[in-house]
Amino acid sequence: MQFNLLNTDAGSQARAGTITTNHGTIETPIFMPVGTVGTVKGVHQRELKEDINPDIILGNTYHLYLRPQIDILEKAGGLHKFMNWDRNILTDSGGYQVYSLSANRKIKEEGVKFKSHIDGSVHLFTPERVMEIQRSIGADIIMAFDECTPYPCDYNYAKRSMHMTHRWLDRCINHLDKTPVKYGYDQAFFPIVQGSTYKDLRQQSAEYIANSGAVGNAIGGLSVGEPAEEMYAMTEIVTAILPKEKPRYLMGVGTPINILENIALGIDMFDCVMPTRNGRNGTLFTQHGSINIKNKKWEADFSPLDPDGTTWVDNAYSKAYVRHLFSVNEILGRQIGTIHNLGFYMWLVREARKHIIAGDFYSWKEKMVKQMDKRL
Ligand SMILES: Nc1cc(N)c2c(=O)[nH][nH]c(=O)c2c1
Repeated sequence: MQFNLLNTDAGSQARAGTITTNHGTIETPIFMPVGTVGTVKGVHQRELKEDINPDIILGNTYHLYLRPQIDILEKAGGLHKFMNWDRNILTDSGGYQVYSLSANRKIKEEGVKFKSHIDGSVHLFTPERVMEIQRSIGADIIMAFDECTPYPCDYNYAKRSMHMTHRWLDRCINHLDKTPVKYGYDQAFFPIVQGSTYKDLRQQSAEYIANSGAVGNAIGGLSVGEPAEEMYAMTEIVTAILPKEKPRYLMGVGTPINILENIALGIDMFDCVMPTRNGRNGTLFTQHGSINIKNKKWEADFSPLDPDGTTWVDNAYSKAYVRHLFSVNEILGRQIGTIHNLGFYMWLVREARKHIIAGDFYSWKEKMVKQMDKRL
């Protein structure tokens, strides 16, 4: 994996760059649509490419491990072939889903024992096992096995959790060295900064991660219920320490405003279920604020869904028609909402990139944050 920074002027935390892997080039800042179990829910790969055109999508190791299971993915030749996606894929390490989905999980030094949320079967994720699983999935960028420290938590829990994540990171690195790639192309490995919302722990974790010498670095343990100002404060602490010449991935973030504020703090990569999940429930994001398309006010509004939108659906369908689809619970409504929201998120990060390169990102960001912070 190769990362090249385009703008390097000392005065700007915001960065524009390119990441190159065997599955193509990723222009940063980038938003990664979440493709949970090998699909961006409700969107064909053709629409994904033609309408939304992401350089990279995300897959969840926890979900893919449970279904379709690793032996199927190996027989298919990896997730790219299985889902017919020839661009980049990033997989998270499963730690987050075990924390957020599995009711019965036991976190020990060895790893995390959990019950499948599907059939209650018992499984054990260790750093070593998760590296093997991600090798079999075959994503271009894979993540360390960590504990996403719950929020809120007391200082001592956050400290113990952070140190365990660091010990697990060392085990991941040692095991990766002994576990060759399975499909003939390189897989970049990113460690994950933890430390909850404690400044000194975030500094310690950022130093530890920075010293691991990985090709890229991630920031975890945020977007877990903390106030936005806390998220921004922790991001600022960590980006001041992480190496500038390597991409920074802020996991699970966020709203359109969160994304612009964190780009301003030096983040290059984002993922979040917000555009897809909200697209399926009728909350649509636009440059001028968010729309609850299920609201009766749109019942006879025959204007385009989003005249400023960049996807086919934005000017192909009216607000009234899309509201109708949601009111009769038609699948097409959820598909349109998903395509629209993902198209908006991609537009937002691409516009940010243009303004970073043009040198006027901060003034543009301030205008957009005010403009988007409305309910239409
Ligand atoms: N908000 C978050 C979303 C995520 N997918 C993750 C993760 O996968 N690992 N670790 C994390 O801390 C984390 C935080």
